[in-house]
Amino acid sequence: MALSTSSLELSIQTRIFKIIVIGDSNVGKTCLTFRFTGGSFPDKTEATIGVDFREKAVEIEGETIKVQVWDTAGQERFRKSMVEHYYRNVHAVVFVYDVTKMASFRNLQTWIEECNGHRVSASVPRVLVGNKCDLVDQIQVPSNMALKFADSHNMLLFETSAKDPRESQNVDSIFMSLACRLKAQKSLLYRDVEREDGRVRLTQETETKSNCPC
Ligand SMILES: Nc1nc2c(ncn2[C@@H]2O[C@H](COP(=O)(O)OP(=O)(O)OP(=O)(O)O)[C@@H](O)[C@H]2O)c(=O)[nH]1
Ligand SMILES: [Mg+2]
Repeated sequence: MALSTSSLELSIQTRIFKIIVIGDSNVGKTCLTFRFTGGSFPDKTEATIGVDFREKAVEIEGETIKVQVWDTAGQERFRKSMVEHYYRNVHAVVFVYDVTKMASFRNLQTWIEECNGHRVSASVPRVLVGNKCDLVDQIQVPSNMALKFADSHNMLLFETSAKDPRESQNVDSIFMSLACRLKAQKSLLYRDVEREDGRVRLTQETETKSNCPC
């Protein structure tokens, strides 16, 4: 199929940010990604097998960026064949725990070790999300404990609920803050498309400044 130069340039210039969502089974990874990409809370979910991809186009400072969310499986048997794929060329990582389940918070250390074990660079932004805050009378993980943990791992903490519609902006801001940081980072910007011997050559550029509102 013949592509015109302009449509080719357009597709090359749309950047895709791969963001993976990691954490214990049942913490709400699928519901959080669904809330961000689909704007609602799913009536029913089943344990994720392998990975589910969800995409959302967002506009940041006039640039349209595709946020590609990898909703990973928390259960070992459903993820073990996929783990390498999760971490390959990842741009950002969202670690999720359930505020009503202390074990899911304690297990974060293991998830972080798995991530580090896959040579994810320290420059890849990571955030921590405590989900199910709507279950106010069941909270087991105090905010100050989570904040301390997040600080010690150089992560921002979001406490939120995929279920509560009043929290939907907060859920969006998890992914938007990462997209803004990624946009501001160097090296992901392919600006110049040059033709050489009929082939397209991409020139990787470095951008250091951003006026991102996030
Ligand atoms: N009350 C409440 N329940 C939630 C929330 N988010 C998810 N749940 C419920 O928690 C259960 C698990 O949600 P999922 O999103 O499927 O969990 P998961 O982390 O994707 O699980 P795996 O795919 O097995 O790794 C479901 O019954 C959801 O309805 C929330 O913010 N509040
Ligand atoms: Mg899931």
